Amino acid sequence: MTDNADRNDPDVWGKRLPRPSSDGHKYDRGFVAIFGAVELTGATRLAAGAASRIGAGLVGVVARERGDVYRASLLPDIMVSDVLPQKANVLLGGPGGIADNEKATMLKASEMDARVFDAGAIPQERQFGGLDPSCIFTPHIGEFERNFGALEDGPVAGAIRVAQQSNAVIVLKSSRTVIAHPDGRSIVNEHASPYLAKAGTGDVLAGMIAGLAAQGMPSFEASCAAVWMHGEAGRRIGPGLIAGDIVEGLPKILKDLL
Ligand SMILES: NC(=O)C1=CN([C@@H]2O[C@H](COP(=O)(O)OP(=O)(O)OC[C@H]3O[C@@H](n4cnc5c(N)ncnc54)[C@H](OP(=O)(O)O)[C@@H]3O)[C@@H](O)[C@H]2O)[C@@H](O)CC1
Ligand SMILES: Nc1ncnc2c1ncn2[C@@H]1O[C@H](COP(=O)(O)OP(=O)(O)O)[C@@H](O)[C@H]1O
Repeated sequence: MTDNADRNDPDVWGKRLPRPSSDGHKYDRGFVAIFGAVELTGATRLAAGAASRIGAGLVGVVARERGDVYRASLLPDIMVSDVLPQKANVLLGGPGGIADNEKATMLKASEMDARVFDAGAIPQERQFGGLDPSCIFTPHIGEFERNFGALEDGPVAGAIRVAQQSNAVIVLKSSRTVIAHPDGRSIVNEHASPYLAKAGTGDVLAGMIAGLAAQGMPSFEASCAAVWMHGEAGRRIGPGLIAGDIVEGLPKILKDLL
């Protein structure tokens, strides 16, 4: 198969963007729980800020260590705990690193509405049992090839291949990000900016996807929407962009889309 995926565009997902109901409360907008990294705490902070800004009703960081660091440095709306919050409906792990037992928890948590596996949390082939199309992997090319072998078939076919093997949505990140569904659908995103090539922007994207999924958006559409909005932020900010700017830019982008 070659590069014949559809283009990412708000037509693909715009109607499914979450809108809070007039009489709803925060739990109606979903609860993202993020496994907090022990060393690279900045990655977790970026992901948490993105999940919150994109509209999840609650965001919690599970910090098995460094709880006080997180309490002092996270945005004040984000909660810190040492166990998984019972009401979480979406799990995100990987930004900044993840412990083996936390990854094992993610692999088993089929009761979640979605699970976002980023960076070191991305499952290897032997761990694919028990996944379903609500699961999302977010590798960059290096992580993809390290986990799943060389992309000899090209990024679109490669992403579809691993989506079908794993039964999860694959977001293969690069200047042309591919989003692939296990049913064979695929979308290529060219709505981006080279200024996104900057530490932490992938952590922000993972938080954005988790935050949209927590609000009830299906994983494939949540991934497409987050990738497009991430690219839109990159275009609006341009030179001087740092990862946190994407998070700060989300309210305006959301307002323009809704
Ligand atoms: N503030 C924080 O706390 C931050 C924390 N972070 C956290 O750091 C952790 C490690 O993440 P990581 O991606 O930096 O490292 P790693 O997994 O070793 O892969 C890098 C190697 O892969 C290759 N490569 C090939 N294609 C590539 C591509 N498209 N994009 C990138 N790389 C590509 C490339 O090899 P090359 O092609 O140069 O030979 C390169 O040497 C992770 O948990 C993350 O969340 C960061 O987000 C930063 C901010
Ligand atoms: N040249 C580029 N043009 C457009 N987008 C890019 C470019 N380089 C990287 N990106 C985007 O930036 C993000 C980088 O993510 P990642 O490599 O995981 O970084 P980090 O681990 O530092 O957070 C991805 O969303 C990727 O698609």
